[in-house]
Amino acid sequence: MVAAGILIEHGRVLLTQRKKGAHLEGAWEFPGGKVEPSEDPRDALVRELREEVGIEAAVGDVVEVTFHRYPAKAVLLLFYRVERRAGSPEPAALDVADVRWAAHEDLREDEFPPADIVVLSKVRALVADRAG
Ligand SMILES: Nc1nc2c([nH]c(=O)n2[C@H]2C[C@H](O)[C@@H](COP(=O)(O)OP(=O)(O)OP(=O)(O)O)O2)c(=O)[nH]1
Repeated sequence: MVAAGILIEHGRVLLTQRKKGAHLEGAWEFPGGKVEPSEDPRDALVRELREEVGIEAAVGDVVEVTFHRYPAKAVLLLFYRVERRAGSPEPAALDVADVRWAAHEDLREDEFPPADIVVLSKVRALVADRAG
């Protein structure tokens, strides 16, 4: 199981790029990672966001749940809304290749892992909603 976060600020959503050598290297995705056995997925997401981009996050509602079979492995993905806590550092590329904030028109399907396509239209709507 994988938990990933949808963090929207000022009409842009936070994306991270997968590292070289990792599964799906170079793809842009929503920050997060694998949930450890017996770990609450929300706690896993807080932990991963701290490790990967150095932010302190509060986890909100589930936006989407999806199962995808890649040639090498299958993943069950939980996408949650997240917010940065007051006083949290700005996101930085601590354990990812890169970070960027994307507006809804910048969310291109071919930059994302195939499992993320189902959530992208929802994310576009959420980002557009917050724009302006
Ligand atoms: N964080 C994140 N992972 C995603 C997304 N979409 C998607 O298919 N994934 C997949 C990629 C990975 O196979 C898995 C995330 O686990 P991870 O980032 O901890 O995985 P990893 O490459 O270290 O995995 P592994 O080789 O150790 O099995 O979920 C997404 O939007 N965000």
